[in-house]
Amino acid sequence: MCMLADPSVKYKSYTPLKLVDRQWPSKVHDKVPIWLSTDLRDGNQALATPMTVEQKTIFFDQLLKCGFKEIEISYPAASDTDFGFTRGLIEDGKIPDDVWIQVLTPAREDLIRRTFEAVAGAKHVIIHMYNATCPMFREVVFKNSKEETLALAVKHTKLVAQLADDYFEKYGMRIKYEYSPETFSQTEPDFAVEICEAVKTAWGKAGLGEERMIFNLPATVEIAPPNHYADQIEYFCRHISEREKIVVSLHPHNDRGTAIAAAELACTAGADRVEGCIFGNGERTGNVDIANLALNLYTQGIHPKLDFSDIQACIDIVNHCNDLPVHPRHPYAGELVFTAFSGSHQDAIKKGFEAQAKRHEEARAKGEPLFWDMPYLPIDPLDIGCNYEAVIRVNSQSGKGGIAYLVKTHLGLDMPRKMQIAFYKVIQDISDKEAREMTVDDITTAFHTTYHLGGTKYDGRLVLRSFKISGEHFADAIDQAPYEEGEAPDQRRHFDGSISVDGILRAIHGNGNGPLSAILDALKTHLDIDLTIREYVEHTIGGGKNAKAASYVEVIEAACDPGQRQEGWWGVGLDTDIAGAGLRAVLSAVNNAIGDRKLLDNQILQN
Ligand SMILES: CC(=O)SCCNC(=O)CCNC(=O)[C@H](O)C(C)(C)COP(=O)(O)OP(=O)(O)OC[C@H]1O[C@@H](n2cnc3c(N)ncnc32)[C@H](O)[C@@H]1OP(=O)(O)O
Ligand SMILES: CC(C)C(=O)C(=O)O
Ligand SMILES: [Mg+2]
Repeated sequence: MCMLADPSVKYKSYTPLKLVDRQWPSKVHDKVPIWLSTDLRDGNQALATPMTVEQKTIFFDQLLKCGFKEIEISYPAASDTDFGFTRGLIEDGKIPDDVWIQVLTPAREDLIRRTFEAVAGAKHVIIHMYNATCPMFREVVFKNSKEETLALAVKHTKLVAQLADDYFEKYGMRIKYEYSPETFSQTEPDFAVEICEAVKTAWGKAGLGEERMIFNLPATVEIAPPNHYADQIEYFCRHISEREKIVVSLHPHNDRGTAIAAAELACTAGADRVEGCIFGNGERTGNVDIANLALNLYTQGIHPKLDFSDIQACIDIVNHCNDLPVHPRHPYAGELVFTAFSGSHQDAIKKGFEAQAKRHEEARAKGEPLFWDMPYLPIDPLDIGCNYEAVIRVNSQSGKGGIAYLVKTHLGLDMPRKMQIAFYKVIQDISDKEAREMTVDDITTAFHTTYHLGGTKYDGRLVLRSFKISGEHFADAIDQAPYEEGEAPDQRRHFDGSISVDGILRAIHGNGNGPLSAILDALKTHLDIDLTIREYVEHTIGGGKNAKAASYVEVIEAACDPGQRQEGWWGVGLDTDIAGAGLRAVLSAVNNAIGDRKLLDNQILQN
C-alpha cells in the first residue's frame, strides 16, 4: 500500500489518558535521575553480532569511567558468552564496591535459576525480571488472561525472593529486585498498577533507601507522544502504594524519535531512574540516549553525575564494540555538531567569541562565574573534550566572518572589515570553482598568496629589501596617518630603500608626510606607479620580546576621482618594526594593484 492510502483505516491512534489534574507540565526537569546503562544487555541483544567477552569487558570499563553506578551487564541465561562474561567480572574482582550489576531474566523458573548461578558471589546485584502485560502480548504471545499474566509475575517474583534469601545466606550478597511490566506504555494503566502491587506484595521486602525495589516502566515500543508517557508515569506514581518504598524507573525506546523528550517529561512526572544506552543503541530505533540526557542536564547548569568529558573515547569504544557509527549530526557526539558552514552562523559565532572573551574578562576581575552564552553553541566543545577547530568550516555557503575568524585564529591577523570582504571574494572564487570545502590550510595558503606573504618571507614583483626613513621621529609620523597630505614641511619624511623589482634590485627614494606616503612617492618617481592610501589599520601580535606589528593597507589609484567609489587593493605587512610592517603592507597592496602590468624601464634606476 502506498503512503497516500488512508492511514485511518490501517493505524489506530493511542488512547489519551484522562488525567484531569496532571502536575508534570508545570514542573521543571532539574533532578539528576539514577542512571542505568543497558548497553551490555538491551544494546547487546540488538546487534547483528552480539559483543564478544573482550568487547563487553572494554565497554564495561568505559561505563565505569563514565561514572555509572548501575550497569545491566547481561542476560546470563541467553548464552554462554553472557553467562561467562558475568562470571568473569565477578571472579576477576572487576566490579567496584559502589557499583550494582544488573542482570535480566524472563519469568521462567529455569532461566531465573540460571541467572542466579551467574551472579553468585557478587556484592551488589539487581535481579531484573520481566513479563509483557499489554493486551496484544497477553492475547497473541502468551495467550494468557489478565489474571494469568499477574499470576506469572507473582509466582516468579516469589521464586526470585526465595533465591535472593538463599544467595544472601550463602554468599552475603545484597540483592535488589527490579520488575518490568514489559510493554507498560501499551498496558491499561490500572492493570499496570495492579500487577505491580501484586509483585510488591510477593517480593515482600520493599524497604527504604538503597533497598527499595525498582519498578521499571518501559515504553518497549514508543507508540505515543512523550506527553502521554509522562501522563502514564504520573498516573503510576500517584496510584502505586508506598510510593516512597519504590524506585520508579523509565526505559524509553525511540520508535517515534522522541525518547529523549519522553524521558525528560517522565522525570518531571515523578520518575527516579532512567535506563538507556550511550548514543542510543538498542532494539530497532534504539534505547534512550543516556549521554544525550546527561549532557542536556549539564547545559542547564546541573551536573549529571556522569562524566562525558572525553566524549571521543566513548565514541571510539561504542564504535569498536557495537560496530555502529555515530551519525555526524548526533546530539553532542556527531562530528558536525559544533560546526557552522553558513556565513551568518559563522559571523554570529565569531562575534559571540569576541563578546564572551570581554564578558569573561570582566567577570573574572569581579570573581564572578564565567557563564557560557554563545550563539549557536549550546555547550562549550571543550567541556566534552573537543576543541574549537571544527567550529567554523568554510565552503561556498560561508561568509567573510567565518573566514576572518579562521585567519585570526590561525595566523593571528585581525583583518579590517573591508579587507575581510575583499579576502572573502578570493575564497568564494576558489570554493565556487573547486566546489569543495576550504580547509584551514587552503585559507591560510590563499591568504599568503593573495598578500604575497610567501610563507616566512615576502614575495611578489616588488619586495622590500632595506630601507631608511629620515626626518622627524617616524613613529609619530606613522601615528599621524602617513597618507594625509599637506603637512608642514618640517614634518616630512624621506624614504631611502632598495627593493627588488621582478627579481632585480633597485634603489628608490621619495618624500612624503610619513613613511608610507614617502615610499609611494618613490614608487611613483621610479616606477610610474601612482597610488594613494585609502585605509590603514595596524595591531600588534603577541607580546613582550616576540611582539610583532601587523599592518593592513588599502591603496587606490591616485588619479581616482575622490567622489567616485573605486575598487581598492589590499595588502598586509608583518614586521617587528611598525614602520617596516607599514611599508611591507604598502608593497603587498601595490603588488596586487600592478598585477602583471609592465613597469617602465626608463624609470628604474639600476642599483
Ligand atoms: C523487550 C525486551 O527487550 S525483552 C528481552 C529480550 N532479550 C532477549 O530475548 C535476548 C535473550 N533471549 C534469548 O536468548 C532467548 O530468548 C532465551 C534463551 C532467553 C529463551 O530462548 P527459548 O527458550 O528458545 O525461547 P524463545 O525466546 O524462542 O521463546 C520465548 C518463550 O518464552 C516466553 N516468554 C517470552 N518472554 C517471557 C517472559 N518475560 N517471561 C516468561 N516467558 C516469556 C514466550 O511466550 C515463549 O514461550 P513459548 O515457547 O511457550 O511460546
Ligand atoms: C526488558 C524490558 C525492560 C525491555 O527491554 C523493554 O521493555 O524494552
Ligand atoms: Mg528495551
